[in-house]
Amino acid sequence: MAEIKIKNISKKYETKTSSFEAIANFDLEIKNGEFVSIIGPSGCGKTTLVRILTGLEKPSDGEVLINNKTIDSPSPETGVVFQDYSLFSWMSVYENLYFAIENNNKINKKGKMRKLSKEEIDKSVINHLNLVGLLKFRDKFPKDLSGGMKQRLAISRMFALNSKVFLMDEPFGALDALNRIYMQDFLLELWNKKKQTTVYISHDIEEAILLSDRIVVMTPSPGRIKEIIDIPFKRDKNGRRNRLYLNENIDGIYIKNHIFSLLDEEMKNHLSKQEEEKKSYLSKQEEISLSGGLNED
Ligand SMILES: Nc1ncnc2c1ncn2[C@@H]1O[C@H](COP(=O)(O)OP(=O)(O)OP(=O)(O)O)[C@@H](O)[C@H]1O
Repeated sequence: MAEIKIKNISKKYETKTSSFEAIANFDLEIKNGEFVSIIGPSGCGKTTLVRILTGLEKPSDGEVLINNKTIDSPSPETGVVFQDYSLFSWMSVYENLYFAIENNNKINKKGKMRKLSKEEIDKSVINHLNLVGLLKFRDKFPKDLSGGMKQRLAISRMFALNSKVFLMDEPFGALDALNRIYMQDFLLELWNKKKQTTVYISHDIEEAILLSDRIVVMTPSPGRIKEIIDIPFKRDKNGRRNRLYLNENIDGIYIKNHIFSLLDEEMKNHLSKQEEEKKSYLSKQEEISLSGGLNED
């Protein structure tokens, strides 16, 4: 199990001529086994945050600690699922999972790390394909799978690696509405078995409420925490919540509307900022063309 401490991180992207601050002063502690969703307008730094949590990118300031260890490179202890599935197209379902386990998995026996044997990897692949209902598709290639099946394979990989932390960047964003519902329930059922500490990026308020213990609402340019909202609704024995209840219950409606109004406020601020930038750009262009015109005379 794992505890994540995101300590006042900022991320600046520098070019030769300019500097852009994507994230500023992001400070958050995520408890062992907690499911936290991050929601915010496009471009507010959600993916950047996930990349920093995986160790694929370094923050410009601050640090990320998982179980009090600084994260500065990717590790199998942190499993990631992106929207685009990240599967190898030239490998079968079985091979995709086998390859991931073979390349990442070590088990701790009597205090010593050792690689799994071929038989152990095969057993793990079969178990995990079975768990996600893909065993009968083991010889198919990603192109032959539906979006939901591809994402089940990507999720099974994360589980097979025994990752302590799950990071998911809009994993169901490309799925149709029915498949999303199915996959959300499926994810909760799997997560509920071991309660891995999870950070889940979403664009969808209802999805975030259904899945999360807490929701972090972000504000853009630069990405900061605007508000953190506790989701108090009970889960059933499979970790799920009742969708109809959330839609009809007064507290559910209040939380949904509250998050919507936070995001709406951000979008309006963002659009008016963009409008100002556009006006200032156009008036500068006008000045330049006027002065250019005078010079030509
Ligand atoms: N490598 C990079 N170099 C320069 N700017 C970057 C880089 N990566 C991201 N950015 C900028 O940082 C900001 C945050 O990007 P990010 O992809 O994290 O946002 P996001 O919230 O995940 O967006 P979306 O919801 O649209 O996926 C954006 O303005 C983006 O253009």
